Amino acid sequence: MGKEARALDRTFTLELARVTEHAAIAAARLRGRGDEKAADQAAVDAMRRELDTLSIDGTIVIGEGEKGEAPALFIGESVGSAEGPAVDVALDPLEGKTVCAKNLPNSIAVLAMAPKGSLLKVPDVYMEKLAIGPGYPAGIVSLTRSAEENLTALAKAKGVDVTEITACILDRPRHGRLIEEVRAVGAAIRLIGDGDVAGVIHAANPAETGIDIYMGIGGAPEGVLAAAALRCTGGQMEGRLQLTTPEKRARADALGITEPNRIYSVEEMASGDVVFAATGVTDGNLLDGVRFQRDRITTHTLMMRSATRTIREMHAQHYI
Ligand SMILES: O=P(O)(O)OC[C@H]1O[C@](O)(COP(=O)(O)O)[C@@H](O)[C@@H]1O
Repeated sequence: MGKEARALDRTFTLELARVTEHAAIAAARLRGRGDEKAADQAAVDAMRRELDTLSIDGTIVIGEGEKGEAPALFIGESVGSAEGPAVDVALDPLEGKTVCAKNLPNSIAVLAMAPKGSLLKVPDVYMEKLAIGPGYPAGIVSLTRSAEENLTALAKAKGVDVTEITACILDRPRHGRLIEEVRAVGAAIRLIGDGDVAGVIHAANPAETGIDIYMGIGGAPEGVLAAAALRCTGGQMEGRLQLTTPEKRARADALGITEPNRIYSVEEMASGDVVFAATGVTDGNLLDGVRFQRDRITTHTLMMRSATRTIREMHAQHYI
């Protein structure tokens, strides 16, 4: 068995969960203190420490920033014991820093891994995203079409009226026009304050979340993490980087992105056997937040693997 193939060992998913649990606990200690930097730093330190206990030869492709910008977990940094399989690592120790600082829903610690060369390297710019869950014909929604066309096609494929479709969109002024378009068609909107990795994952499970489609512009690194999750849950997603200045195009170019307007599919953002874990920091629709008790800490983690499409949820008790 080759080095890369060993990365897909099924026990690996559990190793990831340990890392996201530690990051989530560290961030949760600083929930609601109004200091997003401190919460993020605590999550970064914990994730860095735990990653180095893993038997991987890991390279960060989605991290805390580009080299020289972030002191730890930057793009290109090596993580792990260097003795295991060669893997790409995509992470966000605290996705939803602001909501964590305010103790609002949906901040999570996220980590994904795949064999080396499987995850798209993107700069920290915006990405336009469109995602739906599994079970629809390929290509029924696309960034090349209007919101109205996408919502109408989705409703038809689902066999419901468009008024029964709910779109999840980040609550940002830049989405004013998109929001108007969606409402004009008659669809409902779940506006979220932050956390579009969770937003995309919600769209993959409409029966539980009531969300049928994720639309709008968010962080590109979060787009790749969301694509890694969708590889495991099933579903379709497109992403288009917003390389709006020569400086952003140069940063993308340095990472090997030569077509600035290209639309990426899920598989182009995350290929190979992907493993994914996310632990709740604050309570959310997807995951419960960390609970601190006198003698123990409880965490709630989602663990997924694309090869088998196994989705596990784990409530863990950590005795102090
Ligand atoms: O806040 P902006 O600039 O609109 O960026 C959107 C991005 O911010 C987030 O809401 C939260 O990102 P952070 O983890 O950096 O706080 C992401 O989920 C999303 O992709």
